Amino acid sequence: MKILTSEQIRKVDAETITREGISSLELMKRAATAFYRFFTEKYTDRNTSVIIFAGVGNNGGDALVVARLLYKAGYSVKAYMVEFSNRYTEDCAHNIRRVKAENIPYKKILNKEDIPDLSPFDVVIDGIFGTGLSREVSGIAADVITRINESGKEVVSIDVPSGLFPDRKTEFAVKATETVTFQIPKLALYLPENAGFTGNVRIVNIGLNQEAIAEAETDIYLTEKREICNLLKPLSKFAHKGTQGHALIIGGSLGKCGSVSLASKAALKTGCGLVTAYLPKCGVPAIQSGFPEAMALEDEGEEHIRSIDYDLKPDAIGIGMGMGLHEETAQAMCQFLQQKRTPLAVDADGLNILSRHPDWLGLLPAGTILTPHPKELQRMIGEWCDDYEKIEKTKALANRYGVILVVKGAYSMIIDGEKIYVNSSGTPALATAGSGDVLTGMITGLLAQGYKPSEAARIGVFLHGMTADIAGECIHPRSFVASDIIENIGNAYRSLEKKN
Ligand SMILES: NC(=O)C1=CN([C@@H]2O[C@H](COP(=O)(O)OP(=O)(O)OC[C@H]3O[C@@H](n4cnc5c(N)ncnc54)[C@H](O)[C@@H]3O)[C@@H](O)[C@H]2O)[C@@H](O)CC1
Ligand SMILES: Nc1ncnc2c1ncn2[C@@H]1O[C@H](COP(=O)(O)OP(=O)(O)O)[C@@H](O)[C@H]1O
Ligand SMILES: [K+]
Repeated sequence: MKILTSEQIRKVDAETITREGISSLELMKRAATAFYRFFTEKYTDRNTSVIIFAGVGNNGGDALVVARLLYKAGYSVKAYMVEFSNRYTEDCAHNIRRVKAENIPYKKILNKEDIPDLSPFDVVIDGIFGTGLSREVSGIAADVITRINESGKEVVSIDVPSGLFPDRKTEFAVKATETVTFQIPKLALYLPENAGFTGNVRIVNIGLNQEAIAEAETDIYLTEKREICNLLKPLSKFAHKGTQGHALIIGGSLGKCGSVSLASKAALKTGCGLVTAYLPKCGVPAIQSGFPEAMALEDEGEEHIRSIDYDLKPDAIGIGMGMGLHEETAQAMCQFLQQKRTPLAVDADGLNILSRHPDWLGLLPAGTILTPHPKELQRMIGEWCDDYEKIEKTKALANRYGVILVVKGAYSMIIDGEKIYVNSSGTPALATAGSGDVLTGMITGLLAQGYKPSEAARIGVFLHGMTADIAGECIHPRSFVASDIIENIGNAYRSLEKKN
């Protein structure tokens, strides 16, 4: 699904109106109705008392239509117009007249004294600014937003939290509990620095013109289930372990060999035919007894890897988890990279070693997948002043070395120099020890099965997230552990294959 800029969204809105022969009021009604459906599913009790803040633009127009729909459905509704300007859009002005005609409680807020006490209300609906925001919020709109944020109430934002710039850094905005965004995802909703503003993000369809969306050019996408499903290769009736790929997982050091076990199991559960774990001697007995499906190879080092030496031809390699930063290990990795083994995924200490020796980045085979969490990324690209700069720096690194970066987080981003795929699956349950090791194992397993690196990264990250989405029903997110990810990979595949 395309992520577009506010300018592009404006164009798609306008094209929808022209090409579908509908009025802008009709489109506004569709948007408000989609919001209303979400709201009434979440707040089923019609005694819920709702305070609605509207602005003078079309976001405010949406808010007033929502006010009318909720009022009609029996909710207790009070609407307030935050008059930060007297230049009302036509559609907003039209809906003010309708609100008044329907006797819905309605007042203007012109200065601080007009801001109502929020304590009697159950929920705030925020429709002050949408994608038309063009400068920092100030004046009465800022006062209202501050009051909303201090209220401690649940806040449901229409399209975007008011004050959030869809395409650039935001300092101040409504802190929503839920954001119900209209059909086209906006990048700002998925950036970690905006987590405090966006809350849960829900995309609702408002029937925008598909051709107009198809014509909009972008290199940023939100990954959806349907797209991942289309990437999956069918499993041949005649498949055997030799056709499903052989993954080699290299890592581990004294006390950290479990990471290799997790990654190896994850690779196998993701569907590759064979997996070999390569560890220092201290890690081999445990993996042999605890994970009989894997083959194990021991390094000459007792407690850390000293030379990466093996005599087999894997189809893909994952390296770095739990490997430690011993100088002998680093040198072994350098020699390994000089032999240009491909396809390759590098994680954890593999990345930390590369950060200490940035000149070795040039040794990575083209298409290598690097899977840093934020701290590891920072060691690789240095500090960033905001998430937009982080993306630019990551893109530059990906371009320079011809590699793919999986920037891990709540919405992990797969950045390959040309395109950015923002992942949409997963929950905070995944923030657990070993979760990253499992992800690298899954990606390596997919590489071994012959998926292109960019596909392996997208599928792996999406499946990894889905395990938490699925298991969320029976395992509480707080007690979900890395082994639960592995256990649910099969369920994630099954859910992917379900047509819906
Ligand atoms: N264009 C359309 O046909 C549709 C628009 N929709 C809604 O309309 C929204 C966009 O509406 P608008 O483009 O009218 O803009 P907004 O309602 O987001 O903003 C209102 C107005 O505030 C002004 N403004 C911007 N930043 C300001 C600031 N910091 N301080 C004071 N004034 C400021 C702008 O001139 C803008 O016109 C979307 O987010 C969505 O909610 C939906 O109804 C779907 C259809
Ligand atoms: N809040 C969250 N929502 C969704 N996914 C998350 C969240 N927090 C972490 N994750 C995912 O969990 C994984 C954690 O990886 P990492 O930090 O490397 O873990 P570890 O070092 O313990 O193996 C990443 O894939 C990340 O995207
Ligand atoms: K809003």
